[in-house]
Amino acid sequence: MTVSVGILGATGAVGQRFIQLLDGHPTFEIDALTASESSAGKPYREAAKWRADSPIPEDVAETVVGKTHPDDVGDDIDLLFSSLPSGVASEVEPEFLEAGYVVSSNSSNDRMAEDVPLTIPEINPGHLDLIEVQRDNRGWDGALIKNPNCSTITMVPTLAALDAEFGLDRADVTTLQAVSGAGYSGVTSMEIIDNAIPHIGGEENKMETESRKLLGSFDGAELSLHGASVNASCNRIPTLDGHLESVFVDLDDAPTPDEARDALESFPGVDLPSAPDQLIHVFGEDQPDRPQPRLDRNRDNGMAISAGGVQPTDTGLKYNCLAHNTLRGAAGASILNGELLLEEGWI
Ligand SMILES: NC(=O)C1=CN([C@@H]2O[C@H](COP(=O)(O)OP(=O)(O)OC[C@H]3O[C@@H](n4cnc5c(N)ncnc54)[C@H](OP(=O)(O)O)[C@@H]3O)[C@@H](O)[C@H]2O)C=CC1
Ligand SMILES: N[C@@H](CC(=O)OP(=O)(O)O)C(=O)O
Repeated sequence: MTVSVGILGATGAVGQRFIQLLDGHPTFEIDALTASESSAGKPYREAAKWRADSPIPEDVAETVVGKTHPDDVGDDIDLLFSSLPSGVASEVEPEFLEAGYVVSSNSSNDRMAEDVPLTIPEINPGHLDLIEVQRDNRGWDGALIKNPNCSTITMVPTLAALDAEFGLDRADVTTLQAVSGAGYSGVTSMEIIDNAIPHIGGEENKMETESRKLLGSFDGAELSLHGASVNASCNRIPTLDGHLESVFVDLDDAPTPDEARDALESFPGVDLPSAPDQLIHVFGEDQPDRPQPRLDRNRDNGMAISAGGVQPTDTGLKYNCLAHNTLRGAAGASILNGELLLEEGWI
């Protein structure tokens, strides 16, 4: 079986990750690429400043980039991945949804909308049924599904695993985020070398709200946010890829570090082509200096979460977690959601 897919914003940093990850995908075949007006009409190899660490797949290199408009994409596309700037996506995505396309989007607009599934397949696949509510509300033939922010997706699987076993009351997190999260031109070398920047616009609010939606419950009609309080402090550091986060959680039942490690490591994965066999890997007391971005971000094709430094506190636990921000945190997350849409019969 082949599913025909397109990428909106295909020339960008995340768009290039989509192309890398979809090369050789067992089901998804790239049949449309779009970008801004300045790229439209050019072969991809000319339109994109390719910066990924593998060559452009040959068939993609010669594909002509289209305008980001339904008329330029073609009716035979089954699924669109979107990696547009959020301001552009908020205007353009509805045009595709009205035209009947199913869009798995990485852009931050509409993530917190009440009728838009914000999904990590291992965590809240049932939220996909919000698509019915969305179609009733908006009259769209298509469907919009979002993946969360890259810092949020790094932490939430660990919170879900601990919540399931011990009950989560509160999470406080401090992030050390890689420069690729800001895009190629987002942070200049003069700003970030020999430095750390204790502010990433909008990021803390995204972590605090998206986490509660992902962990929330859906009763078939309405989604309720999880009751835990989540507080984030977000920082940019001079790593290239991989967000490292220090998390402090208050739990109803205080586990021992061994019990916590077991809960994290045994949290179930999903049987989808891009999913890791084991979602969360935990370093033990014998490796207290892991996870580290350079050493651990590529585990399981950049789709696994690593954790370590699990220790008890007065009210629960503290630990570190890490994920690859443009793989598990961006393009890989949207592709996994696309695989879930296929498995659940939405495409
Ligand atoms: N970088 C990261 O780690 C992460 C990024 N994201 C999100 O993913 C999205 C994309 O990020 P990133 O790839 O870094 O951004 P880039 O700036 O690298 O790429 C943006 C893409 O959108 C296209 N584009 C820009 N303006 C328009 C327009 N007016 N109409 C149509 N297409 C347009 C660009 O085309 P052209 O080349 O022609 O200009 C390009 O393909 C953003 O919403 C970002 O917040 C999410 C998680 C992580
Ligand atoms: N803000 C994130 C990356 C990003 O683009 O996030 P979002 O998908 O929420 O816009 C970072 O800088 O690391």
